[in-house]
Amino acid sequence: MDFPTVLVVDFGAQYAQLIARRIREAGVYSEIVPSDVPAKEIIAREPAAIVLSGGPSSVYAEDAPQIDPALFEGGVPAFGICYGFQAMAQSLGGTVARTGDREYGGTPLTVTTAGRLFGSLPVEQSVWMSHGDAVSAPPPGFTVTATSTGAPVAAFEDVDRRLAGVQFHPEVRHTSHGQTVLEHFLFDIAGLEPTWTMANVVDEQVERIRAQVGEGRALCALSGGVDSAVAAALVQRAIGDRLTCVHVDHGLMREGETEQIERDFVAVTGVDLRVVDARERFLSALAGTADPEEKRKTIGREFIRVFEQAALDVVGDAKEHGESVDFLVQGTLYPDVVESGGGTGTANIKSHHNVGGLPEDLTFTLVEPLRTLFKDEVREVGLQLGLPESMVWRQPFPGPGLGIRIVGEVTQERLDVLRRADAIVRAELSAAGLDREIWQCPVVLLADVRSVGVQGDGRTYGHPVVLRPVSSEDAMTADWTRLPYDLLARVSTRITNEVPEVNRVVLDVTSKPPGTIEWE
Ligand SMILES: Nc1ncnc2c1ncn2[C@@H]1O[C@H](COP(=O)(O)OP(=O)(O)OP(=O)(O)O)[C@@H](O)[C@H]1O
Ligand SMILES: O=c1[nH]c(=O)c2[nH+]cn([C@@H]3O[C@H](COP(=O)(O)O)[C@@H](O)[C@H]3O)c2[nH]1
Ligand SMILES: NC(=O)CC[C@H](N)C(=O)O
Ligand SMILES: [Mg+2]
Repeated sequence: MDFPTVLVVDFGAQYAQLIARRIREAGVYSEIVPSDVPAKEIIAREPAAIVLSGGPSSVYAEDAPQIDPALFEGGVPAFGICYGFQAMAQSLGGTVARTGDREYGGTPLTVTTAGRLFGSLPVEQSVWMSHGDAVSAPPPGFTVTATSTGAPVAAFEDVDRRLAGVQFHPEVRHTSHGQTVLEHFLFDIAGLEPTWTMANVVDEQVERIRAQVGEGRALCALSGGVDSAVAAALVQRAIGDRLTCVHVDHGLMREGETEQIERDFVAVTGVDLRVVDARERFLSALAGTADPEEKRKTIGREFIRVFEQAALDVVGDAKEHGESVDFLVQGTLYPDVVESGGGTGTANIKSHHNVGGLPEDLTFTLVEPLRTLFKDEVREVGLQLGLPESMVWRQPFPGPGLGIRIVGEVTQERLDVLRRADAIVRAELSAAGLDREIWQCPVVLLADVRSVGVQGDGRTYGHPVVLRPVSSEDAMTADWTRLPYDLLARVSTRITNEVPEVNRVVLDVTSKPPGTIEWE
């Protein structure tokens, strides 16, 4: 590993990547490893420190994932969180039991000994808890430094061995001093220095891409969105003109989008860009499909078929001399992976076309330099690479496009209706200066729902569209955005006047969770 790296051992936590991300925010590089990787292998990677994540099991249950005590014998500093804290306690000779006092959500914590973890932080603080078990006795050699009603041992440390842990979740924003506690572990117990920045990601990824691709050629799936633009810029820096970008016009793009990508992306990057018109291909593949997962898988498969053809076209006649394009670059981010069920023991929420929607017979080797990052980190990398703000701050638009915003079967007519409504929403949000305020605002056509209206003294029987404005930091959680009423009124009037098929505009006021951002 090129930078001092903190490995987060994932026991099936909801927040493993959040922990890694908070460590990176503190200026130390971090990656995740599943908890079934043997201690020997973890130590062999020479981590600068280890963080043990939370998890759904109880450490005393028979099949609970355990910690090999060898992990603590190599002298690597370690920090346990929740399950990781309990597992650490148990493996070093402490005890863990079901307390009866579960704690979920915001919980008062009392610091009993300042020590290194809490330093000069307030004695009374609010932390975010989520546990039913608790450490009942610390292992020998540890000092208990905090307590709460449901967790008599809520934090402990053994500074000499550079080991510490907390029952609460320092990685979530609801823990008021969480980031500071994490930093106290990193800097004051593990003795690390905050030397890592997003600029390092650029250098490191360029190196990795060179090592992976060697003298080969790569295609980059370029959507016009932030993630693939940043991925393309990284790969271009690594392998220069052995990269060809391919943008697929699958007919599910928004108004004017493909033309804009063709014009703007090439102007900024000078990259070799090919635009493939695959509108008919996608439309006929999607015919008759209303099930969201089936749509996603169909779209994922068709994307790959188009890239395979493009790969043959790129090498052209050189194919006879054994030339080929073996690598496919995608702007996959961590949330795409985790929602597709790609974390350790995490559920499949929806198959993102570029992860869970990939066909089984994929022959490309994937190059995904952003796979462990969140969107705001990717934006930072984009700025480091010198991409313009207009590109870096674009709102996300899902690869399956309008295909997953038509609830029901996707047809040409329905796409045209949705495209017109969507263009109005985007124009009004931009005119109101809200593009940077909101994360994105899907417009969803309820194609199989009809409702009665009255327009020009006549009866209409049209379709509703749903506005889904959301605010988010990283798409893992989101809240619905409180848009001004007059803006909503303007949007509603324009859509119902200008799009005859739509006679009703409704607002989605669901956060994520429980709703996801997209409807399908
Ligand atoms: N129309 C398209 N043509 C080619 N590749 C695409 C297209 N749409 C999506 N992709 C590929 O799928 C990946 C995932 O799509 P996704 O929408 O998550 O990312 P993005 O479009 O790059 O960024 P953003 O999240 O900002 O929209 C993209 O990074 C890109 O590699
Ligand atoms: O490239 C993508 N391929 C997909 O299959 C996909 N599904 C959702 N999204 C985008 O991901 C973010 C989270 O969306 P959800 O809350 O709907 O899962 C939001 O920003 C969505 O727009 C996708 N992006
Ligand atoms: N969030 C967690 O890591 C929970 C740990 C353990 N399952 C408990 O209930 O205490
Ligand atoms: Mg996109």
